Amino acid sequence: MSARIIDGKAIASALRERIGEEARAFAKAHGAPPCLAVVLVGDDPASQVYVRNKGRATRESGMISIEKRLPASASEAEVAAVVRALNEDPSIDGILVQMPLPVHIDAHSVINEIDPAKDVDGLTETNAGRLLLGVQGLRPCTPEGCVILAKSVRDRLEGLRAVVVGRSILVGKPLSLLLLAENCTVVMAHSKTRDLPEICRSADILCAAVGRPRLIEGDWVKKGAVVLDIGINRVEEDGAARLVGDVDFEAAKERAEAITPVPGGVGPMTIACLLRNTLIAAARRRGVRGPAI
Ligand SMILES: Nc1nc2c(c(=O)[nH]1)N[C@@H](CN(C=O)c1ccc(C(=O)N[C@@H](CCC(=O)O)C(=O)O)cc1)CN2
Repeated sequence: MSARIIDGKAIASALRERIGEEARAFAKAHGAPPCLAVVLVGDDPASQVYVRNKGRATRESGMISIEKRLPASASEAEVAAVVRALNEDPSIDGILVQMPLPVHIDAHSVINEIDPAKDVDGLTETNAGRLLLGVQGLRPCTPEGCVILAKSVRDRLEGLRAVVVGRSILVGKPLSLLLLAENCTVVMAHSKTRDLPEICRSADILCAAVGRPRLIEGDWVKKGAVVLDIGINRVEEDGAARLVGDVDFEAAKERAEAITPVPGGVGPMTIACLLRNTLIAAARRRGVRGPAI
């Protein structure tokens, strides 16, 4: 039987609806809505679209959106100075620096300039350390979205075997830790992993975040598995440009119990979780509990 398709767009939209209600209640209680600042360096076309979408989603949720744009020629010191100014601005609750940054800029250094209390991407050393330690912090958005989608299929993740293919700072590593926090048995696989097909076949939850179009073949998927495809690859096929994931969707859906499509699966959860983190950061900065969503 063909898999259930996990509708990330609908789940993200429902989450954003609830965040909007919480943001409006927050504005009433505190005199101003939460405010998110996004820093964009350079003119990468995909990044421009994502930043525009983040701004629109932020405003639609009743929050304030600020954009700081710098040219591709900006120096690391100039980007760091913008981040530090945002840290100092009390009206700003959340800051993110859109990735990727131009190659002459050390992304790690720039991210680490962000005040951890405003780090809504959850990528600073402080928030990464808090995730590792299992204490309160801001968690990376795409991995958070993946856990929400997995839970939309399986109420309890405890005891399930999760295989995460990919070890990026943005997705693979934090997703592995979040699944571990859900008491999954986690295998972290990557491009140098031996017997990758066999390891994938052992997964109850298979997460692919490697950025290689359709790397995961249909018969790498265990019957009844939940498949989360985090890859967004632009390919040219039959003379047309299209988006495909890291999983061979058509083949995998014949074996999985549930699977995310690309587009419309994990991607939309990233922005929904970003809005939720902005709300959480705004609440914590005022010493109140974050939203129960
Ligand atoms: N600072 C950050 N930079 C980047 C992140 C991030 O989380 N923080 N993630 C990605 C880009 N990204 C958000 O920034 C993002 C990517 C994809 C989507 C999304 O909704 N994708 C759609 C398809 C969109 C398309 O047509 O291109 C989908 O999958 O349905 C949202 C956000 C790298 N940089």
